[in-house]
Amino acid sequence: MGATEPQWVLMATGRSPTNIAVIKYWGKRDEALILPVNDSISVTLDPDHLSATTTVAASPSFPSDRMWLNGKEIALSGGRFQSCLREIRKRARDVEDEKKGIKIKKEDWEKLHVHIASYNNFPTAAGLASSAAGLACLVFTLGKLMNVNEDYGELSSIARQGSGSACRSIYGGFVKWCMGKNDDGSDSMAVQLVDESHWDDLVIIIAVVSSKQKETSSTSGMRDTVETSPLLQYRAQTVVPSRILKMEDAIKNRDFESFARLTCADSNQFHAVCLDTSPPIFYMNDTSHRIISLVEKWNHSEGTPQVAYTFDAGPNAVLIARNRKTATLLLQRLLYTFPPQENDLDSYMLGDKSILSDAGLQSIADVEALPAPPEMKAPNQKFKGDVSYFICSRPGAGPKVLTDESHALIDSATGLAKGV
Ligand SMILES: Nc1ncnc2c1ncn2[C@@H]1O[C@H](COP(=O)(O)OP(=O)(O)OP(=O)(O)O)[C@@H](O)[C@H]1O
Ligand SMILES: C[C@@](O)(CCOP(=O)(O)OP(=O)(O)O)CC(=O)O
Repeated sequence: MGATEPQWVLMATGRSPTNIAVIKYWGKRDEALILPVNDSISVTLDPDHLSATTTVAASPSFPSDRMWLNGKEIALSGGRFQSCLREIRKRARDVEDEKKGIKIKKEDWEKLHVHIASYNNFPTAAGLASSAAGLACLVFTLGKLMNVNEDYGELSSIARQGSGSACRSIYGGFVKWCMGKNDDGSDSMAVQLVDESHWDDLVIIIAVVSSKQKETSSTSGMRDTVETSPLLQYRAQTVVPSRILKMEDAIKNRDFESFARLTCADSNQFHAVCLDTSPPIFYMNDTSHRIISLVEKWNHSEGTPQVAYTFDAGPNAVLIARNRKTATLLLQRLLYTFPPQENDLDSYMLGDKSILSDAGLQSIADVEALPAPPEMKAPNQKFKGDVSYFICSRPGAGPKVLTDESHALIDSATGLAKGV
């Protein structure tokens, strides 16, 4: 690789899903390495609905590392991005592209700079775990470009250093992040429990709740909780270890009743440790509480859980229905209580829109004609505009390489992000 050789651009493009925890990660025992105080379990969401797509390019003509997110250049100087780049570069191997006449030796990767362009097919920094999809995608795609050994445990451990929850987005289906014991973090990585086909009846509906207030970031919120909440010790040492075992059993046996009870209890305990933090952290709002109450009343009236709810560091509700039929009944209840502000159903339901017709909801008139759910006590209040929109999804697959060049977000001729 000399200065006289023609300049080339070598690229790889990948797509990674986001994930939602059903047993939450909250609290670090090491801030720099991102080592958690307990194990956690998540379900990966279908990348067609929520995912990051990232193109990484290397060229001897790039004078520095650069990154564009959703078409805007962002700084790569942050410690987390730098940790991921460093750890992947360390593991880079020889790459040869005979067609393009490119030969990169293992040791050349230390000198080659990269350009990264990423795009999220859902809102960034809106409490929908864009950082999990984004950082997993960055690590996965850099690994492909640099021909890193396909050890998913190791990739997950590197993604963890970008954002803790990102380590779980390296796999599809249900995933467990094992907290590990080692001080250097070498055993803190995610493993796949079952793939996305194991429990494919599940339907996931996300209610994106309108929120004007600025939330406390997960990173600073969990730092404050570790420093001030006595309840967190009890949660991490006593409650979560036994819950993890029960959750693993529930997932393996597709035991929805147990799965739903554990998921709801863990979400509620996570928000309880937030409240136990000084000063207290409030992530849920009145709409979140109304959704919990709607689900609890319905589950109670049926005698057995139909739907599980879980909330991350924000007011959005993630609702997991046991099957499609249940999901349609859930949707009728949600749209009855939270009708759209605008007279447009199409933009009120994103992702798998076919759930609307399955629920018999083709138009606003159908929503207006919905009867009050029988378990609701009169007078039935409606809260138009309190939910911004819904996303209907399902358990999905892990990261993959996109080989079709049309998906690339970097122009191979200029080496810059397309459309900027
Ligand atoms: N596709 C991406 N590629 C690389 N980094 C990303 C990507 N998407 C998001 N990020 C990083 O994650 C940050 C947003 O993370 P933040 O935790 O604020 O929001 P979130 O992950 O969407 O929500 P939450 O963590 O509350 O669920 C961005 O500022 C950026 O640094
Ligand atoms: C509530 C959570 O979503 C917290 C996620 O925290 P992050 O992974 O965003 O935090 P950092 O490791 O500091 O980047 C629960 C979870 O995903 O398990």
